[in-house]
Amino acid sequence: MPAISFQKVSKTYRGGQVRALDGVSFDIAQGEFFGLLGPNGAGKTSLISILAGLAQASGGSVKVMGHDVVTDYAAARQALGIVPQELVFDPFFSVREALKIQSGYFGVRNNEAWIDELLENLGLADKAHANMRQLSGGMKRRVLVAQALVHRPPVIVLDEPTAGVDVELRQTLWQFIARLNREGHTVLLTTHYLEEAEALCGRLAMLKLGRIVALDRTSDLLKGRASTMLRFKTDAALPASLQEQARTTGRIVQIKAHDAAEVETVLATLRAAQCPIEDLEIGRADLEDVFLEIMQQEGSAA
Ligand SMILES: Nc1ncnc2c1ncn2[C@@H]1O[C@H](COP(=O)(O)OP(=O)(O)OP(=O)(O)O)[C@@H](O)[C@H]1O
Repeated sequence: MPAISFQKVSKTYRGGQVRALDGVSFDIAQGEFFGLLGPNGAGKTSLISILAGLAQASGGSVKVMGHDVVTDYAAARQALGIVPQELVFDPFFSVREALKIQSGYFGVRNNEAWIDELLENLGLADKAHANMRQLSGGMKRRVLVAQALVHRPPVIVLDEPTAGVDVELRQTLWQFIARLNREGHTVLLTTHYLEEAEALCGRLAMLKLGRIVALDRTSDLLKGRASTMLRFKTDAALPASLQEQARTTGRIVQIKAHDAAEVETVLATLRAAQCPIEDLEIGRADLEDVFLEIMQQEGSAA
């Protein structure tokens, strides 16, 4: 039985005018660390909302540990721990109280030992008695993670958990989530940080305009695409023939090359145009390169 199963899920808004999801089908196996990627508006939040039972699909079905999220909502919800994108919290309780209340909501009693472990592992131990409204944004986010995990759900869903989060919390969070994953919990992560996805996720799905445009093991996605990237800095304008294929961020230019001959061609073109370059590096394509390539291809195919 898969941990999560999406079957032909579709979602439209405004009476069918906006098609946010268009027949999305895939399974996530138990124990996977799975990443869901896509540009703004691809449909990630819609898919997670349907999974969480916060929105209804216009068609298709979703199961969590075999439980349909609509017809068997309570069991599906019990199997899920969802860390939401937005900071929603009750300002009247202390951190420990909030976690106890959440435990009660899931029918878990005598949960003190696990609550202590959550507080410890998320760097919240000294904030246990602080009132929620006194906490900084980063601390509130840690509490949201703890709340999502309070009933030890087999399936953990993290919806952009590191947006606007400092380096220390990211490391604390990923260490803890990676440990839970090693212990058998399934993790579904949506993120715009492709470095995190590359480092953490064993398998990835890429969504674009409500459709899955890539679904593979992370290592195979990286292997199967443009293998080499040329990176350098320049203050000059690039020759026209290179402009099309280059990705430019300020002075930094990245150009894809499939093999050594292509690397030579790019360098010869730069030399012929007398375009001065600095800090030349030749490296492997990373997930960001692969992501952009897939999104561009799918754009031109549509
Ligand atoms: N309540 C709504 N009413 C109308 N259109 C909506 C609504 N919610 C989402 N949409 C549209 O559905 C599409 C998918 O949106 P969704 O929020 O699921 O994408 P996303 O991948 O989560 O984007 P982001 O990365 O920006 O969070 C978009 O075109 C969006 O404008």
